[in-house]
Amino acid sequence: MGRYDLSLIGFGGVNRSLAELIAERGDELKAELGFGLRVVAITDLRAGSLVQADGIDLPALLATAPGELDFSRMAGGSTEPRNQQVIQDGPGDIVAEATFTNPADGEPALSHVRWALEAGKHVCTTNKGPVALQGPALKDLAARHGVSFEFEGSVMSGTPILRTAEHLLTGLRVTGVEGIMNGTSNYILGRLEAGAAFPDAVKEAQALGYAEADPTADVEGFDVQLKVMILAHQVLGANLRRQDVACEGISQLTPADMRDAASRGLRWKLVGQATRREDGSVDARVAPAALPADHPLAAISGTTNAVSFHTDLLGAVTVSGPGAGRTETAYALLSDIIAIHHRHGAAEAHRTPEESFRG
Ligand SMILES: NC(=O)c1ccc[n+]([C@@H]2O[C@H](COP(=O)([O-])OP(=O)(O)OC[C@H]3O[C@@H](n4cnc5c(N)ncnc54)[C@H](O)[C@@H]3O)[C@@H](O)[C@H]2O)c1
Ligand SMILES: N[C@@H](CCO)C(=O)O
Repeated sequence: MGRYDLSLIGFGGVNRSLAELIAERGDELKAELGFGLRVVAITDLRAGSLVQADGIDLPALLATAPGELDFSRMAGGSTEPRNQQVIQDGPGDIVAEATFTNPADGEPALSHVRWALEAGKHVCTTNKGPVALQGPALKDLAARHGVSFEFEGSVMSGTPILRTAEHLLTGLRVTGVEGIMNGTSNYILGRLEAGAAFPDAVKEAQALGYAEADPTADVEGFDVQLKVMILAHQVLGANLRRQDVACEGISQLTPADMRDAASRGLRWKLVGQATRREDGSVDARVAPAALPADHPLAAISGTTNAVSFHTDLLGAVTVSGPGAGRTETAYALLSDIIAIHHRHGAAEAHRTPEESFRG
């Protein structure tokens, strides 16, 4: 039975939840999946960097509250995050990138992903920036280096929307996708329906770990814009730029708008969509829409998200599930690691212990 050694880049809500998952359920997962998981390096802007090639004692580390972690006080630790050094020269086989999403240029996550792939390390990420802005180039880079670039958590957190599209819709012609793809804004809309003030609802979503570091991306639609770009590439083969996806958020909506819509049997939702036109080009946009009660997306509440695939043979196929949340998104990283194992594990199981799948 083999093992993967992980480097966690960014130790906020998501990667910390992955560490918790490994600490709490590592043995059970090993028995079920046929491989073990060990965290050998962690970097974070606030905590610094920590490299322990024999495996970090996760229960001991996790006993310290997130805001109080200081890796410089530990063996193998330093004050600086040292991302490049840890990614390129550190002992990890798989790099789990979960720093903040930067919709403008994807950095610094884009560099983190490139460094890892160029160093022949598999990457799993929940970071939408690199996937939306440079996904095809990063997939090519991964292929050239014989490693995987996995990003299930970049759309709908742990709900397997991308793998559903990749594996379960084969043989169908997908003509478009539309969905509610941001947990924070959907949560806020629900709170506005309940009469809450907009700033209070944003604060709640932040405290619950759903919102981006800068929640502007959630409420102004940029987060959904990136997700539409990712889905449009995955299911329609379109390489869209941000400026190709018209974008309007929910920041102008008020509790009065919610009441007015409800009186007409409607619910406001932030909808992202990409549709293939007759000429083969793709129309993509993000905008609030007042949906009638019988619309498949109208009943999607809270941080639940849903995406409908429009297909030729089945009509609309809708998948719903969690769209945000630390633990839910950590599961996406685990599902990526399992995908990496399925693609590479059998071959790598025969390598020496120094190589990427450790026997
Ligand atoms: N939380 C969710 O529900 C969710 C769901 C899907 C995707 N995501 C994405 O996953 C990523 C992580 O989300 P999160 O909720 O953990 O965010 P977070 O803000 O809790 O954590 C991000 C961490 O990255 C660290 N960081 C920032 N810049 C860094 C750098 N240059 N080097 C090292 N560390 C750095 C920060 O200190 C912070 O601890 C984001 O890209 C987010 O968009 C989050
Ligand atoms: N902030 C994002 C996280 C998931 O990408 C959301 O609320 O949907």
